[in-house]
Amino acid sequence: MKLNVEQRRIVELEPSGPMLVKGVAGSGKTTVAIRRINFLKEHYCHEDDDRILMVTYNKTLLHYIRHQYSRMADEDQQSAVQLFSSDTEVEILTIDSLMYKEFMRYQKRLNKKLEIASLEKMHKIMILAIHHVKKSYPEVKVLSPKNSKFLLEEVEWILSCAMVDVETYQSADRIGRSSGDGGSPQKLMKNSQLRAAIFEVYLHFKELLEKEGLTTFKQMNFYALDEVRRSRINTYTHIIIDESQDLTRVQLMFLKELYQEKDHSSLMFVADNTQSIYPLSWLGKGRPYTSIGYDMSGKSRALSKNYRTTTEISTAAFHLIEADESIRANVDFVKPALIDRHGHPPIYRFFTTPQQQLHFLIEEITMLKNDYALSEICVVSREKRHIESMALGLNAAGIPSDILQRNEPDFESDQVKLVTMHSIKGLEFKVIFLIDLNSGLIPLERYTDAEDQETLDSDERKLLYVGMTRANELLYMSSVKKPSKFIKEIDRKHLRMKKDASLRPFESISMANYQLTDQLVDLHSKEEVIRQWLVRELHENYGYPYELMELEFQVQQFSKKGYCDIAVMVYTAGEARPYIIAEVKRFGSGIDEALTQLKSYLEADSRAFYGIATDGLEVKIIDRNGEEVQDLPKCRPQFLPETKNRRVYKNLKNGKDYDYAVDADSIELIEVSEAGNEVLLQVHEKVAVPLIGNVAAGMPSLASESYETPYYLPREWVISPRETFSLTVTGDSMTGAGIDKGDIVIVNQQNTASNGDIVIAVIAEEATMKKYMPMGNDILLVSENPNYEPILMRSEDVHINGRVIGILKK
Ligand SMILES: Nc1ncnc2c1ncn2[C@@H]1O[C@H](COP(=O)(O)OP(=O)(O)OP(=O)(O)O)[C@@H](O)[C@H]1O
Repeated sequence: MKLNVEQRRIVELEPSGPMLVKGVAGSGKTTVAIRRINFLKEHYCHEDDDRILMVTYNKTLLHYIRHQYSRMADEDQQSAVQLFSSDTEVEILTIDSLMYKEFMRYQKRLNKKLEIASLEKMHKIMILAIHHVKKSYPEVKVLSPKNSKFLLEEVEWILSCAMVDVETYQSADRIGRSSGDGGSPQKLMKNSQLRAAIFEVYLHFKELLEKEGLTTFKQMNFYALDEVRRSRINTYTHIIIDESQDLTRVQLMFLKELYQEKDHSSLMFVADNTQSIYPLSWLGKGRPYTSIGYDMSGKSRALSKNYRTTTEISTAAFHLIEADESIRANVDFVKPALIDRHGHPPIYRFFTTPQQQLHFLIEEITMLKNDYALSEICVVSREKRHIESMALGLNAAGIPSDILQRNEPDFESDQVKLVTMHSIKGLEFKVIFLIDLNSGLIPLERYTDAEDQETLDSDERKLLYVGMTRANELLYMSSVKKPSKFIKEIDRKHLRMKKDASLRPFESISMANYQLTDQLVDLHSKEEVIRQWLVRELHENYGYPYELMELEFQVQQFSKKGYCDIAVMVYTAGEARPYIIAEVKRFGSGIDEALTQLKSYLEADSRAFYGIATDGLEVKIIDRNGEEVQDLPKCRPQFLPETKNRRVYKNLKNGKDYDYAVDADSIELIEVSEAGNEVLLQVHEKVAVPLIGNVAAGMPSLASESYETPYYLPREWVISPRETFSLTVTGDSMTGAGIDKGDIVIVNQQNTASNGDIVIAVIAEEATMKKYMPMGNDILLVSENPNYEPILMRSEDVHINGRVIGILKK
């Protein structure tokens, strides 16, 4: 893979201490980080104790990086082999494994053996701590067992920020925690009794845990930090921290301790705050790097091109976070630049039961198997229990599937992969199914306090964004029962209801916006909202004008009359006929009956070509033979009733034929092209040519007052605009010259003519159209029709009134 200029520059930057690489999802941050390792190894690892560390967030990501590298070609593979071989200079490790090692060392040094406390045990100990501290702070209402969850979270936060004294806690900005849970709206004011009491709870909680030989993950990290500060034995000249936005303050401080500053050393933070999905993360919440002791001014680089997903998927995903002010306002926010890689817009489906969702996945995956290996398909859910039941369902349906475990996940196996949203961070698959995007589940509804919930919502929105941006080619999203409110935040125009069809997902339309209401009997019927959605889709998405739609269209079935819900009419040979017919059913009530009806209507009215049946949840499109088809055709200009009067114009001035069209509503709107050529000619100047009667109506005269509607012609078609008129042809004497009854001839008023001109000649006050042939003192007026004899006249008896310069054919 060839890096772009910006990526290469980052890889080859001369090391100069701390630096930040920020970028949008899929912009190649991890790719750059890995290439950077090889660059540093080759150029900036010349001292004996020089070592490189790349830190990943979790094991899945670590294994995924290995997997990605093993699939790369030649040069990249070479470097991968080097990287993952037992190389003492380079280590790629997860933050947890690094810290765990130090924790073990801590235990060994102090001869301790602490175990991780279960959640239940933590709650029990927390309640004891609350009772204990309550004695000293009787007036602090939050100190109540019902707030144990809230206090536990607060203790975790204190630990993850490595706060060793109460003063630090009293003065800390507490992002995302404005008040208590469970209806105890206590603001965590700085320098308050409340904070003092909570810190006491923390100290006592820790003490009680230790007494029982227990610890927590957060506490363990704290011990690890202590230990590394004490020993500083394993240090690195270069550290690259992938997904650094997710790390807690303790984790960041820990890595800082591992960093060995030299004049050629580097500490690279790789981050995307838009993907910060953990409530305890430090930098991801928008805190400046100065809060961990680094000044990044002039030391950050941004990558904005998303290489992973298609423009359609990126656009929908970005739409979701764009509306979140707290995300946009983040100092390290990078606006994505789209690359020109197009694909299918995300498909969104809504289901009323988990079985329906499972059934949908089975059907889609069975179809996708033709184009994708099963290992390229991944099902993602917020909760583990949902992927577990989905895995069971898929396996039972004969679709091999495998939950990606944190330890040694097998990316290659020919099985559909399943993983939680948190664990898919950093990974990518060709096809992603984001399932169970349900209300209450994403965002989790945890707080009664609006401000707290809003902060959580922001994290959860980012979580969905992470999930959406994992897809290389195809993204499916689905909800069961009540959809997540985030689905509403994505503009429907970015979503589709079905693969390879333009139809967008169902959306309720308010009655005030109903169309074709004059054709409606019952505005309130349950089917109406579905019909209105489909009517709007047919109009907005497929381009059919409302005027072409008929509701309750009558279909004659032998002796019976049926009424289909919508008929889209099209015009052929000037006549309207049904082209698409639709049957709609109440929301979620199934479409089997609608399909049967539709098929019988299509059989009965052989004029219709397509049928669509939907209940807003399911949709099927069939052709007149009842066979399923992918999509409905879009409206084409030829389907519409003709709004133009079209004629051929024979221009006798240059011998060319033109197509001439005049708008039925506005005679000045003309379109001209060379005959048979669709490219319209530019008409710079138009001339209004009056129609002053018919050829046989006597002496034609421009002085006549009773003009009929004029014809507008291009200026260059006439000779003298003020002396041009037109006449309707009444007879058939000039058919041989291509002038027939009903045509309109354009005449230049003149008294002379040349041999062969077609003229309007007036003989004894009667006008006639003939070919002019002078013969000495006489004139031969010739008809172009063998049925009529030529007329020989003395020139003084013939008055030439004008010369025909063009014919507008009927
Ligand atoms: N210059 C490039 N040309 C083509 N493909 C690229 C380029 N850079 C990166 N990619 C591809 O884009 C995808 C995303 O890259 P990578 O995982 O490194 O991005 P990331 O920024 O770490 O993403 P995320 O933060 O979403 O995990 C990968 O498939 C990678 O191979």
